[in-house]
Amino acid sequence: MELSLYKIFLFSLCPLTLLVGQLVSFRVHLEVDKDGWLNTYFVKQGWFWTSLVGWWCMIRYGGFGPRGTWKRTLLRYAILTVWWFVFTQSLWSEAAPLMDMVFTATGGRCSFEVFDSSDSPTWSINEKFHDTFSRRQSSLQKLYAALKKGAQNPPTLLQNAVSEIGYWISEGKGHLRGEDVTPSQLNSLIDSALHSWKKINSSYLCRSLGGYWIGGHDPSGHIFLITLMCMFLLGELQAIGKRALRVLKTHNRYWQQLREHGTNVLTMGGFWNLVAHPPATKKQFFKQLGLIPPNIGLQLIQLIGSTARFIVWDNPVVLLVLFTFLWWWSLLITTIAFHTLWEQLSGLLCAYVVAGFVYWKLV
Ligand SMILES: CCCCCCCCCCCCCCCC(=O)SCCNC(=O)CCNC(=O)[C@H](O)C(C)(C)COP(=O)(O)OP(=O)(O)OC[C@H]1O[C@@H](n2cnc3c(N)ncnc32)[C@H](O)[C@@H]1OP(=O)(O)O
Repeated sequence: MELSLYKIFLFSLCPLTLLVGQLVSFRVHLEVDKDGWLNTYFVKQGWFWTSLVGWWCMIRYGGFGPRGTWKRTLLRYAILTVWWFVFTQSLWSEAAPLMDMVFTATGGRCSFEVFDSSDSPTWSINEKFHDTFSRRQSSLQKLYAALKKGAQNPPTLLQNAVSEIGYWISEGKGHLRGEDVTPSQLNSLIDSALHSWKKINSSYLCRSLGGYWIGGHDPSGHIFLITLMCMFLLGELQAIGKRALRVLKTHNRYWQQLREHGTNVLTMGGFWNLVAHPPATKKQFFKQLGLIPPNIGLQLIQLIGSTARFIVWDNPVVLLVLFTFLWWWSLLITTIAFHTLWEQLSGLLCAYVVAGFVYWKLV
């Protein structure tokens, strides 16, 4: 395989991003919302989006045609998919994914330290027990449900623990009702009860019971997944890139329409005013939107329709580039804000050895 500039870019993008992220993290402290839209709907469903966009590009750019390269693409995709699945997902409900095996083998476990066991005279929730108020509340609820479900003939102390957590959830009080037990006793009671009922060997199972992963070496699942996704999308772009660029250049009609409709929409009928000075409430917004002359509304709809068609149907390579950018951005954020350097490196390395082999040897 000859080493082109593009190949250098493909193979160095993720490691360089990790390096940049590490350097930035020395200077910048980022607070990132784990439940933000990008993480929840896109990155955490990343292999789905990547598969969809990757294959859609293959279909639209004739990868299935007489000179198509779909067999090779399918082989590369299959290898990457199997590796992603084995590394991050449970093959069956009892089995742990590889990344969680590494974590438990290096001393990590699922913890249920709910209550602060320092010497404080009042009972409070352990600060390490999940990182936001809403996550704490929902984890307490999961824990409560798990304890209630698991305890058929629970000892009195455990019954008390369950009712204390129930009380905490319903009342949100800053202290418990003064049982004859210390916070650390209650913690170990909950912990040993849950660990004796179930073999908690995956982060997914741990979270579903309300617990959290502590100790051990936890390879970054995000860095692993995003590296695979970037390598797949950018790697396949090599196969379709020239054709995609040719198609992109032939769409003069769209640019013409964009210019015509775009200037009409922006210069007439108060639309620009609406964008530049949006009203305070949704009601006012829709009221003002209703005042826009119908022909402008129609042009706006046509504009949105032709843009969607231009991107999704005619030039899905735009989607591929957009998604790659989205993954890259998320990779950068992850390297700045999550995991230790060694956990980031192991996530990267585990993805890189397979994706690197695939795009080095199987192109
Ligand atoms: C013949 C030819 C046929 C062809 C055919 C053609 C048609 C073809 C059509 C295709 C059609 C599709 C077909 C696809 C079929 C599927 O692929 S469907 C499956 C879709 N599923 C997915 O994509 C799931 C992807 N997700 C995952 O793999 C895992 O969730 C992850 C992302 C690896 C999990 O990582 P993790 O280890 O839990 O998280 P980790 O990185 O350790 O991070 C720790 C914490 O920090 C947070 N965090 C880390 N980084 C960040 C960040 N940047 N921002 C915010 N939070 C962060 C994490 O969210 C996590 O917090 P929690 O919310 O979990 O508590």
